[in-house]
Amino acid sequence: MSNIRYSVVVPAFRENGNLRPLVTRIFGALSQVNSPVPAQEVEVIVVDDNSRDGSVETVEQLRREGYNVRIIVRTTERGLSSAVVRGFREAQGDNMLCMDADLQHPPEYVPAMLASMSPTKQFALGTRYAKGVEIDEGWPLYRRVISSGARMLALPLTSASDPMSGFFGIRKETFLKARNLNSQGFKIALDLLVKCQIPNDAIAEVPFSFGVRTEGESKLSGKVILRYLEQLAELYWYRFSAIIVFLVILFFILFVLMARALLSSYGGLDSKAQSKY
Ligand SMILES: Nc1nc2c(ncn2[C@@H]2O[C@H](COP(=O)(O)OP(=O)(O)O[C@H]3O[C@H](CO)[C@@H](O)[C@H](O)[C@@H]3O)[C@@H](O)[C@H]2O)c(=O)[nH]1
Ligand SMILES: [Mg+2]
Repeated sequence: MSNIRYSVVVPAFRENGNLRPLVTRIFGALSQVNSPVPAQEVEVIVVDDNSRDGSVETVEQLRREGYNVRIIVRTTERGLSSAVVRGFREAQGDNMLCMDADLQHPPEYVPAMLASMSPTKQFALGTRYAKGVEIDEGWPLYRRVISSGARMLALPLTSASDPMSGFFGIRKETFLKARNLNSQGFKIALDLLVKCQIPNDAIAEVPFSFGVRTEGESKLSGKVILRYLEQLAELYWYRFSAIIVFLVILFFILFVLMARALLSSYGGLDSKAQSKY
């Protein structure tokens, strides 16, 4: 029987330069004496979209060195969210974590993130909006603006403080209940929070300081932002369709009643006018 209880899923596209520091730092943090999670119970799964940049060789070398890491190379699919879903499906652990490869989600927070999940805390959320943590000063202004805008638009959907951080964990039992996930774009955490109907008290928020990418490039593009807006529209409909339908019907009934009242008052005037002559 497998002793793996925790799975760390890393979506990666052209991240070869980051994989060695990422994996060694994750297992380094888990091997500290005060780590709440034993390193032997953790696997790391890199989900790569056929980067052909040496990522496969790097992971195989790390594996030979004794790190419990493997790589899934997808050749027919692309995209961050769908890569995460694939990793979660392949995960052996009951507690699953998603983190970026580029070290913006610092590996030193992995033990706390993994340990924060439990039967009562089905969701772990790394948050950059808490006391004592911050977004690195090197993060460009335009990215801060996009991030704040995206966060504000999601406010009616969840009260979680940072559903956009991309650093999150979910228990397998809850993930398996998710239906109709939107695997396009970057915001799979938001989709899971809404569609798995995670109540606020089932979310363990773990403050973390967001780092700066030093190797490779961000894959955020205009297309990704557009996908986010589409996803928001779908989630608003998912969450509020009953209210929207109710309001439309109410408006329609009021409209019909008002129209009838107006017509009958005009009809009343007409008949009075006719009786005069
Ligand atoms: N497999 C795969 N991985 C991808 C793809 N696109 C991006 N990734 C991987 O997903 C991670 C995040 O991608 P970045 O390109 O570094 O995104 P970002 O702009 O830094 O955005 C991140 O931070 C945001 C917080 O501000 C998050 O909102 C966002 O989800 C993401 O985590 C990286 O490990 C990257 O290699 C893809 O098409 N396929
Ligand atoms: Mg990044």
